Amino acid sequence: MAAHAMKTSINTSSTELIQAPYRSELEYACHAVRLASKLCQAVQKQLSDAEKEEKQDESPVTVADYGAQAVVAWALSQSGQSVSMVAEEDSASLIRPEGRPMLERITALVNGVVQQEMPGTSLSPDDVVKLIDLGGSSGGQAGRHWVLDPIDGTRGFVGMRQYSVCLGMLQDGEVQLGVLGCPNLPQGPISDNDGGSGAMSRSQDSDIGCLYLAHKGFGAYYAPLSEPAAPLTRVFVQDVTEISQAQVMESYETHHSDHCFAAAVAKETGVLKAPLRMDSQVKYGILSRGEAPRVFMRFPPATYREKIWDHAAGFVIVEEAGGKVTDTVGDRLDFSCGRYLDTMKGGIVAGPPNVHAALINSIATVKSKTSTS
Ligand SMILES: Nc1ncnc2c1ncn2[C@@H]1O[C@H](COP(=O)(O)O)[C@@H](OP(=O)(O)O)[C@H]1O
Ligand SMILES: [Mg+2]
Ligand SMILES: [Mg+2]
Ligand SMILES: [Mg+2]
Repeated sequence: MAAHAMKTSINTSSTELIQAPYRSELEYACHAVRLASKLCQAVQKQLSDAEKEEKQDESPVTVADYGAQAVVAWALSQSGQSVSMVAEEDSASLIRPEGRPMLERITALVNGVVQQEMPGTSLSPDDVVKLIDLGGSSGGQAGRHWVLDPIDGTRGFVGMRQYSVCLGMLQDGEVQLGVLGCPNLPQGPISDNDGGSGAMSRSQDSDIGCLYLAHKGFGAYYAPLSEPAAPLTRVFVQDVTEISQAQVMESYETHHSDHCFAAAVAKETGVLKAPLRMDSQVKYGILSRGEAPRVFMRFPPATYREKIWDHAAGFVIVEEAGGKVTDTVGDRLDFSCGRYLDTMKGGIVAGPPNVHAALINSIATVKSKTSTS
C-alpha cells in the first residue's frame, strides 16, 4: 500500500505477521478500528435519546454507528488506495432535512477524531455523507472489499453492555483479515455468568478494552485496545476435552437467535452449564482467546438474511485461532456472495473442532426429533 504517514497501530515484532502479505493493510485496519472505538467510547458516555433512531427494520442506529463508519472509511482512505467497502449503514436518513441535526452532530464527532490525527483537517457534512456511503459496495467474489460493521450490537451499545467495531478484508471472496475492537470487554477472564453487562460499572478500570485481529495463514492475536505499542499475544481456542464443562455463548437478544433450540442442542450434546448471553462479535473474540472451553451458536429466524459484516471479522479470527465456524450442516461460511451470507443453512456454529463436530451432530438429531414429534 502506498502509505501516508500513520501512527503505530499494532506491534508486529516477534510475530509471524512480520512476513504477512497484507501486513500494511492490517495495520491500517487496526488503526481504523482503534479510532472508531474511541469515537464510540466517547458517545457511549453521553448517549441521549436524540442520538438514536429506529431504522426501517426497527433496529436502532446511533450517531456512533454513522460516525464510526465515517471514521473507518476515512482512515482506510489514508492509505492512498481506493476503498471498496461493504458496510451496514448508509446516509439515506441523514440527507433528509429532518436528518440535518444528526448529521451535524456526527460531523462534529468525526472531526473530533480526524483532527487529532491530522491537525487542520476539517470535514464537511457532505464529506461525511460521502465517507458513510463508501460502504455501499456490493462485495462479491472478485477483488478487494472491506467489510465493516461500525457498531455490532447496537442494542448492547445503547444498553451499556457489550458491542464491537468489526472490520474484515475480503480478497477474491476469501476473508484475509479481521479486526475486532471490543471497548467494553474486560481483558481478564469473563466469569460463566457475567454476560459482559457488568463491564460498564468497571469502565473506569484500565483493564477494559480488547483488540482481536487475524491474518489468514498467519494467526490470530490479542492486544489491549488502547495500547497500540503493546506486544501482540497469539491466541488459540481452548479444546474441549470434557463436554459437560463447555459453555454455549449466544445472543443477548432473544429475537436474534432461538435460545430454546440452542438449549435443546446443548442438552443433546451433554453441555451442563447455563449459556453466556452477550451482544455482538465480542463472542468470537472470547472464543478465540480460549480462556475457558466455550462455543458459539446462533439460530436466527428462518426469514432472516444474515449479513457478511455481522461475521466476517470474527470468522477469520476464530479460524486462525484454530476453531471451526460453519452453518448448522457443517459447511464453511461463504463471504463471496455479496452483502448477505446467502448460502448459509440454518444458523452458525463456532467452536474448537471436536466440540463443533458434536454440536453439528446434535443439531441434526434435535431437528429430526422435532420433525417426528
Ligand atoms: N431478527 C434478527 N435475527 C437475527 N439477527 C438479527 C436480527 N435483527 C438484527 N440482527 C442482527 O444481529 C446483530 C447483533 O448480533 P448479536 O445478537 O450477536 O448481538 C445485529 O447487528 P447490529 O447491532 O450491528 O445491527 C443485527 O445485524
Ligand atoms: Mg444494525
Ligand atoms: Mg451487526
Ligand atoms: Mg451494526
